[in-house]
Amino acid sequence: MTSENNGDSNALHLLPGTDGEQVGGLIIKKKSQAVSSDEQHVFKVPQIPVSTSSFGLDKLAAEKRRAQSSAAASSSSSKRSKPSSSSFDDNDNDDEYKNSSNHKSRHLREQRVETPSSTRSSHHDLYDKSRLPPKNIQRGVVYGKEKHKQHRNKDNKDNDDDDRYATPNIRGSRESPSRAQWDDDDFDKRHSQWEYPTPNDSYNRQGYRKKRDTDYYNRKSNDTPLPTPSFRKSKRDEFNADDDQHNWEEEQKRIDREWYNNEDVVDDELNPFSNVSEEYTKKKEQALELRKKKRMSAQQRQINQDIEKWETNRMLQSGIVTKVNFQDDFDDESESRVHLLVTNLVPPFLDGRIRFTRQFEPVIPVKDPTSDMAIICRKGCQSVRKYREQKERRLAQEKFELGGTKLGNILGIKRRDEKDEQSEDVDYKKSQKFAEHMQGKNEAVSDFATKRTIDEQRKFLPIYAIQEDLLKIIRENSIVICVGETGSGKTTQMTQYLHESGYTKRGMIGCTQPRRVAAMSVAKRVSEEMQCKLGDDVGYAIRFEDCTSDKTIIKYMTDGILLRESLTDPDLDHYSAIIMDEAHERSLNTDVLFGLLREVVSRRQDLKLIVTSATMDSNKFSEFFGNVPIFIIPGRTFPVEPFFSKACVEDYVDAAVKQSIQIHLGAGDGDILVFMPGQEDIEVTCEVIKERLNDLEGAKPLSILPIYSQLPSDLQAKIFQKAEDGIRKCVVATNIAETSLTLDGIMYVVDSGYCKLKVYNPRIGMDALQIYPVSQANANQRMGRAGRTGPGQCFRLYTERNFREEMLKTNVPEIQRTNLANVVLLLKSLGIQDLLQFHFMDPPPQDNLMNSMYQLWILGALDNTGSLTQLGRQMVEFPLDPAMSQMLITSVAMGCSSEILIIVSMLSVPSIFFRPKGKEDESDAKREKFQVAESDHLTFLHVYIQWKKKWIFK
Ligand SMILES: Nc1ncnc2c1ncn2[C@@H]1O[C@H](COP(=O)(O)OP(=O)(O)OP(=O)(O)O)[C@@H](O)[C@H]1O
Repeated sequence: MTSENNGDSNALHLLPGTDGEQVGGLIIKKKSQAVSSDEQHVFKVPQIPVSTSSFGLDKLAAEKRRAQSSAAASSSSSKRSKPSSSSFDDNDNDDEYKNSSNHKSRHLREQRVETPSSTRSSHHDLYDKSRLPPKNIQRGVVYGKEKHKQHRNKDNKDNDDDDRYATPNIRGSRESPSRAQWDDDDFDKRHSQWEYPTPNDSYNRQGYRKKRDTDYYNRKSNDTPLPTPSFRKSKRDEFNADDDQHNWEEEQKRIDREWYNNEDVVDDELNPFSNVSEEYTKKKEQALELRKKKRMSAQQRQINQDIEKWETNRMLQSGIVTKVNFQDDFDDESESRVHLLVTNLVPPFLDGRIRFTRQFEPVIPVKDPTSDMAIICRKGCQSVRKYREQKERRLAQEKFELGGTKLGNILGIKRRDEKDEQSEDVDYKKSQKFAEHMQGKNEAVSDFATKRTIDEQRKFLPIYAIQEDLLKIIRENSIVICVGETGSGKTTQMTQYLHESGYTKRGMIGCTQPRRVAAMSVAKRVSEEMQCKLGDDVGYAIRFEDCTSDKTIIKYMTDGILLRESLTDPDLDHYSAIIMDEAHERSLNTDVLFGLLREVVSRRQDLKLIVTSATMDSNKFSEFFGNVPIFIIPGRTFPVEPFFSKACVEDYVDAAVKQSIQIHLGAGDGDILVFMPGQEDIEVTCEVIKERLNDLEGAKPLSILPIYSQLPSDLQAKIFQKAEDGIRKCVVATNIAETSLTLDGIMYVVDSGYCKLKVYNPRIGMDALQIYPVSQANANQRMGRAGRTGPGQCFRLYTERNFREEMLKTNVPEIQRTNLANVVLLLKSLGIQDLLQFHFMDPPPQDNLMNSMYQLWILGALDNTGSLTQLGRQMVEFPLDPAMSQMLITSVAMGCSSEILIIVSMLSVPSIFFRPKGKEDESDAKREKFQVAESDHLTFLHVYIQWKKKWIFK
C-alpha cells in the first residue's frame, strides 16, 4: 500500500472534519514526506483509535462519497427511491461512521414509527408478553433475562472496543432488527467471516449487534423507507377511546422501560449498575456465597464433606489422582520442618585407638536364646497378662459404679460399704520404720528353733565341727576361699568365730552382703546369738541407714557401703577381717571390691580376707586371688529334696499357684516360699492363690505374704514374723529372699526358675530390668532356703533337662551387663587412670565401658584426656548416680541447693508413693493433689514442702 501511495496524490487521505470544512480524522502522510528515502524505515506503534481500514476501505468509502455527492446533485429524488443493496449499505455505513464519534447520545430511545418487519420484532414480542396474565409476564421476563444473559455472556467474550472501531453496517438488506434477523446474525450460520466485505479485526458480534440496534432505534424517520406501513399505526387504530389510547401509550412506555432494563442496554448512563464498582460487586457476591453457606445445616455440611472425602478416596484408589492437596501438604511440611544440626561429638580419649578392656563383645545373660525357658520368659506369663486385663476392666467398671450417684439411688443400688474400706486402712507412715520391726525378738516356729537353745542351734551347724581348721587356715593365709552348702553357718558363724579368736581386738569384722534385707536380717540373727542389742556389738549399715555404733565389732553391710568406705579409707584400716559373702552373686560392687581388696591385702599383711562362694566358682576365685586355698565346709544342716516338673511349664504363675495350693492342702507342716521374677508376678500369684482358696470349701486358712524391694520395710519385716494362730505362711518373693536369708519354718520352696536382671542397653544408654532364666547357682540358693531349720522340699517348675542344659552354671556378672558410670568414676578417683591395669575378674565389655565414660565426659566429670576433673572429684563423694551428684553440685552455684537436696534425696530412696493393692485409684487421686504439671521432680519438692508445713503445724 505504501508503494502505491508514493506516487499518487490520492495517497494523502484527508478525512472530513465534523463541521465539514475542517479537515479531521487521520491524516496519513506520504512516506516521502515522512521519511527520507535513505532513512531506514521504523515501524511505529499504531495510533489508537485509527479508523482507517487496513484493506483500503477508507479509500473506497471516500470514492463512494464522491460518487454519492455527484449523484445527489443530479437527482435528489433518487435518495428516496429504494436503493440498490450496495449503495444502501454504503450510505448507511457512512452515516454510522459519521455518528460513531457521538454515538453515546444516540442510545436514547425515542418513540417513533417502527420499521416494518417481515417477521415479529422483539418489541412486538414484548408487547405480546405484556398482554399475557401477570404470572406469564413474570415468567416471560425471567425467561427473557436468562436468554439475554446467555447472549451477553457469549458476547462479553469478545472485544469491548467496538465503539472505537465502529464498523459500518454492511449487511445489505438486513435493515430490520427483527427476531428472524437476530437469529440470522448467529455466526454459526455463516460460512466465513470473509464472506462479508469488511473483515474488520475489531469486528465482533456484539459490536455489530449493538451498532445495528442503536442505529435502528436512533435512525431518523426519513432514514426509514416510508412506503412500508407502520405496524404500530395499524395497532393504534384499533383503540377507539382516548382512555384506551392513553393506557396503551402508558403500557408502551412501560414496555419500553422494561425493554431497556432487560434488554441489551449498551449505554452505561442508562444502566443503573454501571456505576457500581467491581469491588462492591465482589463483596456482594462473597456475602451471598456466605449466606448460602450459612444456610446449609451442619448435617448437610458434614454429608458434603464426607462425599468429598469419599470422592477423593475413590480417585486416589483408582489411580486417576496420585495426590490431593499437594500444595497444602507441601506447606505443612515446610511449616513443621525443623532443621537439626547433628554434631557427633566424641572426646579425644574415646577415639577408638585406645583399648580400655579385654572384653569386646557384650555378654547375654542367657545360655541359649532359642531354649524353651528363654522363649517363655521373652513371651511373658499368660496369667499375668490375663490378670492385668481383668484388673483394668474391673477398674473401668468401678469408675462407672452407680452406687452413691443420683441414678444409683433411683435404681436402688447401694454404695460399697465405706466402713469396710476404712477398717482395711493401714498406717502407711509407720511403713518405713524397718529397724523398729526388726528390734523385737523373732518368735521361733520350727522344732529346730523352739526345742533347742541358741547355743545348741549353733553347735548343730556343719561349720561348728571344722571351726578350728577354718581358723587355722585363716591364720595362715591372708585370703581364703570358703565353700559350703547353704545353711552350713558361713554367714552367721564365721564372724563370731573370728571375734572369739580375737580378731576384733585389732579392728572390726566386716561382712558384705549383696542385698539390704539379708544384711539386716543376718545382723539381727547374730545379735540374738551374741545376746546383744542390734546396733551395739553387732550392727548393720545399708544405704541411708547405719545401724552401728562405736561399740560395733561385727558389722554387716551391703558391698556398696564397703566400696564407699574404701574411698575415704583406701586401706580399710578399721577392719581386721573382711568376709565377702555370697561372692558367687557377682554383684557390680563385689567385682570392684575384688580388685580393690586384692591390692589392699597386698599392702596390709594383718588384714584377713575370706570369700565365700558356691562350689562352682571356687577355683576361679582362687586363681584370681593368686591360687589361694579353698576351704570346704562339709555337710548340710537339713536335707532338701528337689522335684522337677515333668514337662516344661509355660505359665509359671499358674503352675506356682497350683503347686502352692497342693502343698497347702496335702503336705505336712511347714511354710511355703515361692520365688517369682518380679513384683507384678508376685501380686498376681498372691491374688490367684487367695481367690482359688476362697473357692475351695473347707480349705485351711493361709497367710500369703509378698516381698519385693519396693515394698515398705514394715511389710517386708512381716515375713520374719510368725503367722497368727499358727496358720501356714506362704511367702511370695523375688530373688531378694534368695541368699543369706533364713526364714524359720520354711520347709517348701517353689521355684519358678526365672528372675529379673538389670541389663544395660548401650544403644539407649540405660539399664532395663528384664526376665531371664536363673542360673544353676541361683536355683541351688533358692532350694537352700528350705532345709535350714528342718528337712525340706523344693518344687522346681522346670524340667531337669531345663536345669542342666538351659541354665548357666553361674550368673553373668553384673559388671558385664550394667551401666558402669559410677564404677569408672570411682576407679578414676582411686587413681586408676588406665582401666586395663585394673584387675577385673571378668572385664566389662567395650561398649558398656565406652558409653559410661562418654556419659561422664558429657557431665563434665572427665576431661578430654579421660582424667577426672575437679567436678568429677566432687561427684565421687556422693553415693548417688553421677547425674544426680552433678545436679546437686551445680545447684550450689545456682542458689537452689536446698531444693535440689530434697529432690535428690527423694529420688534416692524407694518410691515415696505407695499404691496399696486394691486402693490404686485412691492412691493415685491423693498423689494427684501434689502433682506439679511441669515436672515430677517439682512434685517431689511439693510433697516435701506440704509435709513439712503439716509437721511444723502439728
Ligand atoms: N533367723 C534364724 N532363725 C533360726 N535359725 C536361723 C536363723 N538364721 C540362721 N539360722 C540358722 O543358722 C544356719 C546358718 O545360717 P547361715 O546364714 O549362716 O548359713 P549360710 O551358710 O551362710 O547359708 P547361705 O549360704 O545360704 O547364706 C541356718 O541354716 C539356720 O539353721
